[in-house]
Amino acid sequence: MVNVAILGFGVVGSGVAEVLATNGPHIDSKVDDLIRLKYILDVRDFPDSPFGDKVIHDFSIIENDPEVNIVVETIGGAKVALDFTRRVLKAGKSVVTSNKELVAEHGCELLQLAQEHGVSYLFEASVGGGIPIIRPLNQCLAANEIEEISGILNGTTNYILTRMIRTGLSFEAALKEAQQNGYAEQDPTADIEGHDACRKICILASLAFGRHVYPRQVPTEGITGVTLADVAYADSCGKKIKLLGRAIHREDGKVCAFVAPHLVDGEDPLSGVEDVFNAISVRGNAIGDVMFYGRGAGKLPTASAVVADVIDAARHKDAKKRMFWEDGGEDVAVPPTDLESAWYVRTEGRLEYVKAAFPDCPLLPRAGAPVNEFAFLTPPMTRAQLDSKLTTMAPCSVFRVLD
Ligand SMILES: NC(=O)C1=CN([C@@H]2O[C@H](COP(=O)(O)OP(=O)(O)OC[C@H]3O[C@@H](n4cnc5c(N)ncnc54)[C@H](OP(=O)(O)O)[C@@H]3O)[C@@H](O)[C@H]2O)C=CC1
Ligand SMILES: N[C@@H](CC=O)C(=O)O
Repeated sequence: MVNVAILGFGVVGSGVAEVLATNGPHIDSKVDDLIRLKYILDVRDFPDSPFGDKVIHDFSIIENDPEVNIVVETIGGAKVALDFTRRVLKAGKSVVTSNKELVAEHGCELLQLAQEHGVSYLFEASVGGGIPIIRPLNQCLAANEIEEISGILNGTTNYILTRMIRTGLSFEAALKEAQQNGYAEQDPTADIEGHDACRKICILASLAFGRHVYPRQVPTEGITGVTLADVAYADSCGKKIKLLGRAIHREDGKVCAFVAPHLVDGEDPLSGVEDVFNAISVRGNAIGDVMFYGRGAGKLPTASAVVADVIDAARHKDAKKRMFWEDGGEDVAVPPTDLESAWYVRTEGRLEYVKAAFPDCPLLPRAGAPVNEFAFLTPPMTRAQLDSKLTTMAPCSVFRVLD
């Protein structure tokens, strides 16, 4: 018998209980053992839930119960979840989590702690919701030197952008829908300001390049600056606006990582990734490009990835799963200062200044645009080179164009 406890009975935690119950016999057959949910820890009671009788409020019951083998942490954040995770690992129990903030901030320490105590720390659901990406990166692509990872890593913002583009819905209304669907973080600022995507690219970069990349080292811009005008200009040149997390392994060994809105060409598979779906593209030196696609948030898709880790931890009860990266240090990550790209610029000002600075850039059309508003795409250049040409203008939006 494998006994499981869930910490945090919210969107994901309740999904985990549901999947364990609904697919119980199938899951047991995968492990060749019985997986049973023994406890659910939450601050509230859930009298109307079919799992209500499993709810407890004292963490030490789980910590001290020798029958509990696997603990699912779905509380979120890096405070109480960090304390509980450390204590569970020290008690010799494996931990499975969807908590990207915790992995991105403390993954190196927690993986080491798991190793010291002979247990597993698994976090497939921390990136891309239900999409398998952590295990493929750690196992299936292990033969490759990874050169670049880039992708749509946040379901909430992709949902908002899709709703704005497809139906002209306002940013606020689209965010409200995402919250009602259970996609958004408790504080949705983390989604719309790009912090959630930042945490995810940090996890992927740490795993792919072997050294911990911390969120504070990664320049991050969210989607609050994206307007319906930008959406219309992008559409006029056959592109879509997508929030991308990118991590590029440089020849000097450093990782150029950043999160920012990009214009993506209509021919690029990323442009067709809509609603809550995420897509992550990985370039390896043997495999070339490979892409992972699926639902990036939501109760059951995320629970699917969590329960897969529970199965994996149960299968490896006596031969622990190993995932590992070293501490990164302060110089592991660099900003995209040297990274050349074409740029989308929307600016207010005088036409002659635009023409003087960007003589070869045709203006993009938009119905109803103010007479002093101009938008265009530049040739490839660095951000510093672009800024030196924008000094006579008042740019409203500046986004990279994905090559
Ligand atoms: N929602 C999603 O689609 C996805 C979420 N994630 C991640 O999974 C984690 C959980 O997310 P989600 O389920 O959406 O969050 P929720 O806020 O829905 O769930 C968290 C639960 O934990 C409870 N809780 C808070 N503090 C404690 C505590 N001290 N002890 C026990 N329980 C506590 C909360 O109670 P209360 O509500 O009363 O505060 C709530 O029931 C987060 O790290 C999130 O980033 C990852 C992938 C997808
Ligand atoms: N808030 C996150 C949830 C999944 O990680 C998102 O929208 O992607």
